[in-house]
Amino acid sequence: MRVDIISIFPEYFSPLDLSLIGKARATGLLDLAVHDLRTWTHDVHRTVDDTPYGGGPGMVMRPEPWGEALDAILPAGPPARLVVPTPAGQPLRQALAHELAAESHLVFGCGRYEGIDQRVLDDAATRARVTEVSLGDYVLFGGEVAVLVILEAVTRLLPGVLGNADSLAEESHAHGLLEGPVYTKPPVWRDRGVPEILRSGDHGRIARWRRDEALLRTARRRPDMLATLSPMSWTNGTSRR
Ligand SMILES: Nc1nc2cc(Br)ccc2s1
Repeated sequence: MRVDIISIFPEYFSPLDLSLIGKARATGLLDLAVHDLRTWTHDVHRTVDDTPYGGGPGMVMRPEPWGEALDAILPAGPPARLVVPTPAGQPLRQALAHELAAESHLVFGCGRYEGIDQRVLDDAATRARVTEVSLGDYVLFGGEVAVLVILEAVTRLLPGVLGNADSLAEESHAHGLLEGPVYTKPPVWRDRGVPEILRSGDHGRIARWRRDEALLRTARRRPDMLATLSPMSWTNGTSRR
C-alpha cells in the first residue's frame, strides 16, 4: 500500500518509523511519504491560511497550496482515496478501516485552523474518492493525530503486518462485539485467580464462555452495538444450544 500524508507539521509523523508500522515500511508492505504543505506556497511567509469569507473566528486553509499539493500527489492513473479527518466527517469504525485497508493508494490531508477551503475537497472529488472521517465527537488542534490513529487502524489489517493474523478474528469489533476479559500467567495474582474454564482445556466450552463474556460486556458498555448485531454473532457457530 502507498500512503501519502500532507501536513504543515510533518514532524508529527516521526512515530511512523517505530513499531509495526516502521517494520511494515522497512519490509515494503507500506510505502509511506510525508509532505510539508508549505512546499506548495510561493510567498516569503509561506502562508497557508486566511480569514474566513462571511466573517467569524479563526482562519481557513487557503485552497491554492492544497490544490498544487494534490495535483502533485494524486495520480493521473488509478484513482487514490483522499482521506481528510474532520469533526464533521463520517465516524471511523472497523468496517471503514477494512475498506481503507483494501485501497492501493491512500492520501491523507491534515487540516488545521477552522478547516480546509471546501473547494479543495470539491476539486479533489473530480479525480479521487474523497472520504471525510471523524474519530469522535470532539475537536483536535488538527488532523495529524487523527491520521496517526486511522493509519494504525488500517495498517494493522494489511496482510503480513501482524505476526499472527488470527488475533484480528477475535478482537473487539471483529464480529460487532467488544472483546471480553483476557488473562495470562500467573494463575493467582494478588489473591485473584483466573476463571477455571480457561484452564480446563475444553476449547468448545472456552469459545462459548468467551462469546458469552463478549456479549455481556457489549450489553453493559455498548448496548447500541447490540442493536446492529447479526444473529450469527450471538453464536458464531460456537454454541450448540
Ligand atoms: N476530531 C477532529 N478534530 C479536528 C480538528 C481539525 Br482543525 C482537523 C481535523 C480534526 S478531526
